[in-house]
Amino acid sequence: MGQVMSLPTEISSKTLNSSKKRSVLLVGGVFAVYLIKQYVEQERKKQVSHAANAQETKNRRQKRIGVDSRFLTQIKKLLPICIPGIASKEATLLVTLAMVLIARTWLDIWFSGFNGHVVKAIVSRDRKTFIARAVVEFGFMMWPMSVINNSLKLTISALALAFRTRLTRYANEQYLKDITFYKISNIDNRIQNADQLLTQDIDKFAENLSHLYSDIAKPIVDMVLFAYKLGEAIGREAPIFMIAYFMVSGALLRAISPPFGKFTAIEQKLEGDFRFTHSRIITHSEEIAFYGGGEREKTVVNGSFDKIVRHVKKIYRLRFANGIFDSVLVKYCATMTAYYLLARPVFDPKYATEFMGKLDADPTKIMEDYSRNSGYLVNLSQAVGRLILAGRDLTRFAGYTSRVAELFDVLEDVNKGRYERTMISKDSNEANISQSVTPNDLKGKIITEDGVIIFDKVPIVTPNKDVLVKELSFKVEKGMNCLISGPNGCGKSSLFRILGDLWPLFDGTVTKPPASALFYVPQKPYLALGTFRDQIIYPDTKNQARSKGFNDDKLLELLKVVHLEYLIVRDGGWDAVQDWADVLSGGEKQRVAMARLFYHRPQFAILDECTSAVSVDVEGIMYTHAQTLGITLFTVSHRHSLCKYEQSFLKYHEWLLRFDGEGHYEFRKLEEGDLATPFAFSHGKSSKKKFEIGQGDEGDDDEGEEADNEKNSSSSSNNSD
Ligand SMILES: Nc1ncnc2c1ncn2[C@@H]1O[C@H](COP(=O)(O)OP(=O)(O)OP(=O)(O)O)[C@@H](O)[C@H]1O
Repeated sequence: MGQVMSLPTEISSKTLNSSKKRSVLLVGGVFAVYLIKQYVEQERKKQVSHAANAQETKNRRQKRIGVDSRFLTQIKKLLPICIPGIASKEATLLVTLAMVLIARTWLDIWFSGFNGHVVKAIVSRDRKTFIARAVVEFGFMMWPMSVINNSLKLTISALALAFRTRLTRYANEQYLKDITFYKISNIDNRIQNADQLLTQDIDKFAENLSHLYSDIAKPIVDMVLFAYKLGEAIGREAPIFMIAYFMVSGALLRAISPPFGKFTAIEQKLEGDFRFTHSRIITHSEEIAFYGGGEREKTVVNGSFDKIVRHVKKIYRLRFANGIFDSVLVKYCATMTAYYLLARPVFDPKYATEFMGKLDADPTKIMEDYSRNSGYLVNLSQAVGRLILAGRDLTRFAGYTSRVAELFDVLEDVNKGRYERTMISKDSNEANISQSVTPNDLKGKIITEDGVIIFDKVPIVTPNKDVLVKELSFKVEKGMNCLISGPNGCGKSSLFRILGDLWPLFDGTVTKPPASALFYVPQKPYLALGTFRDQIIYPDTKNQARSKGFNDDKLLELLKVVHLEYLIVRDGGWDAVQDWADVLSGGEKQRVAMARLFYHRPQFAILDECTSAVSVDVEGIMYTHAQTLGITLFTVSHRHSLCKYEQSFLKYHEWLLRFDGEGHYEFRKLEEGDLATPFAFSHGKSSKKKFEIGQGDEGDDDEGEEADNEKNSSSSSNNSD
């Protein structure tokens, strides 16, 4: 087969009576030694690259990953996703792979015998037999060999791709269901790098799974068959001895080898850091250029690179020392053992068999037997080597399995409303507290009703369970444009995260229109991949826009309102595809977001500092147009000195919802001078305390009044201290 396998030939001169024969054998021997070295070297390289990959699987949460019952449970869960049924494409591919593997083993056996015949023909100068074997028979057999070898690669690759497709589709389905992608990175914090899990780790898992089948099944079949054939030829104990030698030397090497896997993990981390220093320069090139920070950045980049060089030099030194032991133990001692076992029946008639070392056998027969038997021995050694590697692969595979299974578990949990979060405790001395939220903990109620937003005793609680406001109550009807203000971190945006179902509702009742009637316009608008039209109608498609009556002319009217019609000419028209986040300026992005708001025309719009980069006149036009379209505004202001903007806010808002950052809030009509005056309630100590599940409705708010929605004016204090 692919490798011409023959062990080094160094047989006593008693058995060879011609110097030419000796030189033929010597060349063959040297060539064979070279091939064995190549093979062992290849395997070693594979081990190194396996170690490199293994670090990627390292679970950040320091869980011990191994082939244990947890691994079996996880694989039991993942396999039905990869192979959904016996009639599936994946099952057919597995059967095909099994057949190809059997054919490949049969060809290996055939080749060992064939090689013996060819060597015999050469040694006995039998030209006719040589041509019949080496030209005719080999010329015929090379086709099936070639087809089988490539079918093996094709089937394994096809299987890996099929597994990856199943897993990726499943994961994408779960991840992009509702707003799971938000919750998984903002509310639940079990998974740190969902992007890597969804792309790289699923791919690695699929690839490993497809290889594992062939990497375990084939060596086992090979070991049994070649050990049998070899036992027949050079004695039953010979293959057992050879297998035991590999096992013991492998274990010994493992015990004395430095932790190269760990070193590779560190190297990859250092490479990542180095790449990051460069990507930061690209991302912040403008700021760095303005500051003239080139020299400073050079120090950082060179410092990061020097760390890699120091680390890699250390690895090279250790690898050199380890390589010497490795070569002696695995290559050279194994070759000596093989010499001894193969030649023993020739030198010691006690061990002679029908297939090696018979006393009446002529040198050409001995040569043929030696060549065939060494073929068997090489195949056996390779099978053992592959099995040892497969054992190591299994640990690596357990790593990928754990990561993919954990991703799927968390996706499933989050989709069912179960969250887990490890966080730093502020109230106790414990460093990290792991808390989980189950659907039973979410006692809040959501009522869907058009034209109104009511918060009734709703606690504003962060995912870390810090209580920002203990019970928030207010009512905003259509047309009641409302300004939301308060210091940084008081919970202005959090209020809308609860309104938008991004954060869990622990208690109280929220009455609101359906999701499609609420629209959020952030300070830094999201610009999608796609055409310029896509930016205005996001997340609708062109066809959905058409069905809503928005052709390009109608969309142009929206652009005119926000003074952006020039972009159509400047940036290549509606169908131009560009990296819009780079092409548009900050103010243009905000105006695109406003055009998007006018396109969707919701009942309520949450404007989260979305006009900070827009000139005052255009800002005014945008507010007025929103009101003309009947959109009720919730404007969040993060600006520190609100009084500076009072006139502009007063013009477009009639109501004020103000937080003091200590757990108090007030909701009332906005009046002139309001924004310059301090908050209506005296500040107590911070009321930010941990929310304990089930305590949401235990009222201990003693200072303020309850929100009074009837009078459309309310204020409240929730100072629970
Ligand atoms: N995903 C999150 N997980 C945990 N805590 C969060 C999360 N997002 C926000 N917080 C915390 O919730 C608090 C309120 O945040 P929020 O974004 O509502 O503030 P804000 O009032 O909008 O402030 P600013 O004016 O600075 O934007 C902050 O202390 C913040 O650190």
